[in-house]
Amino acid sequence: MTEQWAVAVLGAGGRMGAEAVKAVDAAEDMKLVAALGRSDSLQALVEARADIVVDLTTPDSTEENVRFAVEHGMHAVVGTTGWDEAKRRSLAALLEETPQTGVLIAPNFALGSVLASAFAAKASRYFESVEIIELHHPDKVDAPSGTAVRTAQLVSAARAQAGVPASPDATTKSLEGARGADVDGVKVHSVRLRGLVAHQEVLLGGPGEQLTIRHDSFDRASFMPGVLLGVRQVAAHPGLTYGLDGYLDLND
Ligand SMILES: NC(=O)C1=CN([C@@H]2O[C@H](COP(=O)(O)OP(=O)(O)OC[C@H]3O[C@@H](n4cnc5c(N)ncnc54)[C@H](OP(=O)(O)O)[C@@H]3O)[C@@H](O)[C@H]2O)C=CC1
Ligand SMILES: O=C(O)C1=N[C@H](C(=O)O)C[C@H](O)C1
Repeated sequence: MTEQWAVAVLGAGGRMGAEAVKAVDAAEDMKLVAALGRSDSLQALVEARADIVVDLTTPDSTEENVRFAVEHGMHAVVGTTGWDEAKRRSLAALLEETPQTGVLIAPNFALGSVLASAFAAKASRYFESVEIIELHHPDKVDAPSGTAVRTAQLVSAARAQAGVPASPDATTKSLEGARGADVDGVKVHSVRLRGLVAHQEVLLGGPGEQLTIRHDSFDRASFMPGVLLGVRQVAAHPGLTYGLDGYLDLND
């Protein structure tokens, strides 16, 4: 028999957590040892002897969950949003105390989305203007999406490195919110609409032309190959990895 990772899912009753429970359960190299919700004690992770904790909870609870896992020698694969720079820095510092432990924070587990963000960053060096529209189901609690924030960060870094100036914008009068949120100098617009799952467009504009890089998750099944990849790889990547692209070779 192949070696099996002992995996616990936090947020197991949620939209993503329920899907992850099924995916882990079906994976031959994984054993689902705990499926926990809000009312369960984190101590159950220790009792279940989890090697890896998959966190798919809420922006309010994810930091405490992940820190508990790390403090108890468990690796963590995190899909939950809300990991701003200060929280990531503090977690990285904690991980320095347990150098064997790995944490993956993946703003998006869908491989197509990770590729779309990487393509957008690359393309954004060649266009005068760039803006992001993210579109999600209306039950989502945070805006802009973690994916849009990550994409804006990648785009902003790529443009800064290439010496591309800020996107032109003559707006001097506007209703608050009309021009979206500013993430590292990139405008991000959030749509919430019944029927949607998770979608994003990066609009790139130059004189007389537009390139649109769009990704659609029509079903949460789209995230599961990335979750399983994260579980299989996290122990081999000690420290903090931000973005599933950290486990992929996207440089060619
Ligand atoms: N990285 C990626 O690819 C993806 C990331 N996400 C992100 O994942 C997160 C979850 O999304 P989604 O599944 O749609 O949200 P849901 O609201 O459907 O699920 C969240 C679940 O977490 C539970 N929960 C809340 N607090 C705790 C806690 N302290 N311990 C254990 N469980 C807890 C909730 O329980 P209760 O209902 O009792 O409050 C709920 O069942 C969001 O941040 C979302 O943005 C979503 C899709 C893809
Ligand atoms: O809440 C969601 O649904 C999603 N959350 C993540 C995000 O905020 O980017 C990933 C995906 O977009 C779905």
